[in-house]
Amino acid sequence: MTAVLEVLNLTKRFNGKAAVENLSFTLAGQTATALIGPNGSGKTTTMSMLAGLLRQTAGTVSFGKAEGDPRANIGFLPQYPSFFPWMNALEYLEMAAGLSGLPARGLRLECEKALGFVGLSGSAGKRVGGFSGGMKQRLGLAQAIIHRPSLLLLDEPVSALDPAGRREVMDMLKELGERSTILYSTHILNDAEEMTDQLLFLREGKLVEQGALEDIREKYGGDGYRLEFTDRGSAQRFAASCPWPAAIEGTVVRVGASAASLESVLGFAAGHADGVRTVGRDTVRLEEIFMKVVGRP
Ligand SMILES: Nc1ncnc2c1ncn2[C@@H]1O[C@H](COP(=O)(O)OP(=O)(O)OP(=O)(O)O)[C@@H](O)[C@H]1O
Repeated sequence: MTAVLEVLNLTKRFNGKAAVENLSFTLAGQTATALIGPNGSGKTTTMSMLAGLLRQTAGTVSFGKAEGDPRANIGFLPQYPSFFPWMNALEYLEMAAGLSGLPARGLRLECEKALGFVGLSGSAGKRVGGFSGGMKQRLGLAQAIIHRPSLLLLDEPVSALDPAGRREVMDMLKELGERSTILYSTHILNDAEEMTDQLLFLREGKLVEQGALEDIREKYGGDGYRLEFTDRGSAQRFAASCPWPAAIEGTVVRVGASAASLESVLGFAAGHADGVRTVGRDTVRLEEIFMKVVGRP
């Protein structure tokens, strides 16, 4: 698949101190990549360099086959989008669309469509100064997509939203992902788990792990089986007698998938049915992987 974005040894130092160091990765067309890392790990600095808002100290960023100014093909949502509070949402979006080079003809209709897409149709005529954080985030997303860019760079697109708002915006992003390449940073690991072809883990400005979620899961524990018991004693008896390496957490016993087949685990659990409440697949959660890779959530 053709690369939409190639980053090579990207580095940014502030007063001699590296905020981002030797970052290299590629975004293939129409894929979603999650950039994850703790506070201060360099996510915003990276996004700002890719969007052309911050000049790198070293390294290169190239945009596939894009002709002309690559920024015309980029939609960028900053972590804290800023607005003119006295404008209404439609006025703001028309201004953003004009700055993106959209022709005046048909502009209003395009803006109304974009406001509809982000769920702000009913607020098009309202002043942005009165918007909640979530509404501002949606308006920021509308300005990022108004010119139908092929590459979307979204810095923490859902962090200001409540769970219902996050759900809606994640669904919007999935829909956008059908026609655009998306790179988004997030702290919310459930979201990264839900929409990602590639994960990039940043720690202290360095890329410490990258790859597809399935490959990373495999590397950091893989899938397995999770058996829940009615009490700790039953869990301990099962773990002590089962023929595979098993980890106990309270009333839960986990068995690695590489150690056993589902049939053998079910068969053994049936024979040692004392206190078994549930048996199921155990998928290592991204949060656990994150803890292993970067050390803290
Ligand atoms: N303009 C600046 N001047 C000096 N240092 C900066 C500047 N911008 C960022 N930094 C430093 O660079 C490092 C990375 O910051 P950055 O904002 O990119 O991290 P982040 O991963 O986006 O954090 P968060 O999750 O809190 O938004 C931090 O140590 C930060 O203090």
